[in-house]
Amino acid sequence: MKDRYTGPVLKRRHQAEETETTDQRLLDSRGPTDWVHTDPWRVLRIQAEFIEGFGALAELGPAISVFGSARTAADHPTYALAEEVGRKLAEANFAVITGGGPGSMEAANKGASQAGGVSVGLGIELPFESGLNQWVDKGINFRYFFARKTMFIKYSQGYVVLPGGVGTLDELFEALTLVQTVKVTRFPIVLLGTTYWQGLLDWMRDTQLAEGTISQRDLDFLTLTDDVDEAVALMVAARNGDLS
Ligand SMILES: C/C(=C\CNc1ncnc2c1ncn2[C@@H]1O[C@H](COP(=O)(O)O)[C@@H](O)[C@H]1O)CO
Repeated sequence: MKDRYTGPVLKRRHQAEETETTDQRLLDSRGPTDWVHTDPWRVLRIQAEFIEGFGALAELGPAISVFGSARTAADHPTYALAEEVGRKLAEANFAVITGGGPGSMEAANKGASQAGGVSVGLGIELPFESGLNQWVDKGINFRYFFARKTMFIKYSQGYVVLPGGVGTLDELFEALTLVQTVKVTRFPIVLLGTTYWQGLLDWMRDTQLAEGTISQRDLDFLTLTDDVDEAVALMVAARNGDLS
């Protein structure tokens, strides 16, 4: 049997038994359609997601990502705190990036948008879809978490992390890992809400640090405060190149 090429891929012997060509599949609308669900096709969709994200955010300017619970109710004090963060970051001329969802994300977008700032939402397609919140002025909906997470890191100069659940912890620890491994530099991470976060930091110090699985330097990358002005000042200092 003759060599068969599908683009750069060579197939011989029993690997080459398939006779249908890619252009036949493209042009023959009556052919099977399950090939569009294969991994090579998925890679193109992933690639497209990166291209869309890079294209939409390239001109964003200095930005801070704000994370926090999707479940924060509008009458909860944390909602007001998130709104204040969004507003004060916008007043300091930062674009505000959130996950585009409800709760604390919505509040931060609201604060930024109402202050006349750039309010960005990087949404994620979920089975229990809630869509981009109404205060997102520039939004992208992602299918893949990892593509979306790249956008948060690439287009932010720092993270403000409000009380949150598993999703928030994922975002926090991804950033901490990237800072710890020097994949990103001059990247402040602020935990806002001392009562909520103190227990986590105590565990990291008393268990992780004590067992030697982290170093004091790793803990020092995190700033814990209740003061929104302090959080914003840290972001401004980093933008000015003064992060100690
Ligand atoms: C739970 C509900 C809706 C979820 N919708 C979300 N939309 C966008 N981003 C989300 C959503 N849920 C989680 N995220 C991401 O994780 C973080 C919050 O997760 P947590 O587990 O609530 O801490 C957040 O920063 C997002 O990036 C219906 O209420």
